[in-house]
Amino acid sequence: MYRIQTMNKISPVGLNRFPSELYEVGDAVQDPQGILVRSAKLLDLEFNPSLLAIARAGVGVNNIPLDRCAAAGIPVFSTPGANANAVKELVICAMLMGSRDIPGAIRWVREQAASGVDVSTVVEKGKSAFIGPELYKKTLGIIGLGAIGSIVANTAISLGMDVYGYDPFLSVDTALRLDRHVHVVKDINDLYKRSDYITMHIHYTEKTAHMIDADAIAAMKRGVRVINLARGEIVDDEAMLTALDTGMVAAYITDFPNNRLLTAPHVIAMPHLGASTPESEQNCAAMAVDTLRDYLESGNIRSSVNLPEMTMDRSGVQRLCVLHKNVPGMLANITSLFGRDGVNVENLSNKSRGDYAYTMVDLGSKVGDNVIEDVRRTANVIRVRSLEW
Ligand SMILES: NC(=O)C1=CN([C@@H]2O[C@H](COP(=O)(O)OP(=O)(O)OC[C@H]3O[C@@H](n4cnc5c(N)ncnc54)[C@H](O)[C@@H]3O)[C@@H](O)[C@H]2O)C=CC1
Ligand SMILES: O=C(O)C(=O)COP(=O)(O)O
Repeated sequence: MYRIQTMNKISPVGLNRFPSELYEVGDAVQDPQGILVRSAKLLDLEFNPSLLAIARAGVGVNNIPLDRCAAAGIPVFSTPGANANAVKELVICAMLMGSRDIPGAIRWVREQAASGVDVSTVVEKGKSAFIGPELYKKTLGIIGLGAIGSIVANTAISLGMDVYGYDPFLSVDTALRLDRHVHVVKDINDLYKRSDYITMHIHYTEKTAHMIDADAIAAMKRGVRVINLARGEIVDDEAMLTALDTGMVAAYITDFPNNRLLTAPHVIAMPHLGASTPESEQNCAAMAVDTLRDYLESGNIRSSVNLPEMTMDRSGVQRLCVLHKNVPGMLANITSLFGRDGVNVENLSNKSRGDYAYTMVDLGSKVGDNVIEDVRRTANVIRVRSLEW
């Protein structure tokens, strides 16, 4: 039985993909081999020795200690693209809310009724306070043209917006998916100076922390509306509050509220709702469970954010999965141990990613436990698993 601990509420559409005869799943599971998580913070998590993998049902992995996991031989999986449509739809909503102060307008209507006024008699006079621009023919700047940014770009084009995108690491796949009318710029200032709306769709890392700071805002068009459904830490809150105060930024629409931000009137804050649709929760959960199972049952590493990707069809009778440091000679050191036991290698794959590498070896006959122990004791080997079929 594999033990899987859920650290957040995970859609049953995903959880039902664990065969009950093979998996024990739940939030109270002890000493798990697999963890399923959404946004719960695991940065200080102490790994129990049996922990083999962590699957994030979602894409932002700033809540998981990726380097520490890699060093301990724990792959971290994410679910690329699985919640992109949900976020895209909320970005369009955010632009509309920020343009016409829809939350303020709704609040005002309710306040009228609550104060005893007949609402129907005041709407025509009161509505002028909520006039705001249309999206049509306005310019949208998108920072990060990955799974979310690229579909936000295409949808904005279909709404009649002029779209500028900035992504220094744009993948060929994404570039091919982009509407040909999207202007991809090499200098982010080209985007800042033109955009009426700016939305960011990048991961939060040390490099993107406070990317939207006072200098970035100073390069923007006065009255810009900024949308942040990526991560709060990407924006310097103090710089944003100053810019809201001076009118440099007309509205800041964020999925990452804090009490300080909520002191400003032109902040529209949501409780991290970007991926909260049944469709997205189901997609993410299904993908996370599938990748976790594939690793636990077959050793395949797919959609990993910290260790090399590797899949191999099953062959032979036994598979050894060896996570090790990316240093010369490892493959020879490992395979020589099988030769010594007269065991034939049916298939083998080896890939590296940064400081770490992964070797999977399918063997024609079963090796003795002493051989597995020798592999485990080989210098620079981090973790060895043996799977049999
Ligand atoms: N509010 C919510 O509920 C959700 C928020 N997110 C956030 O959105 C982020 C992006 O998600 P995806 O689009 O799925 O990821 P992705 O990996 O498909 O796209 C990220 C893109 O950012 C680009 N990039 C990296 N550094 C950059 C930089 N300095 N400037 C411009 N572009 C840069 C990459 O090349 C890549 O194309 C996630 O990391 C997460 O923080 C994602 C899903 C839901
Ligand atoms: O996938 C992401 O990065 C998200 O921000 C979604 O987070 P959630 O799964 O809704 O806690």
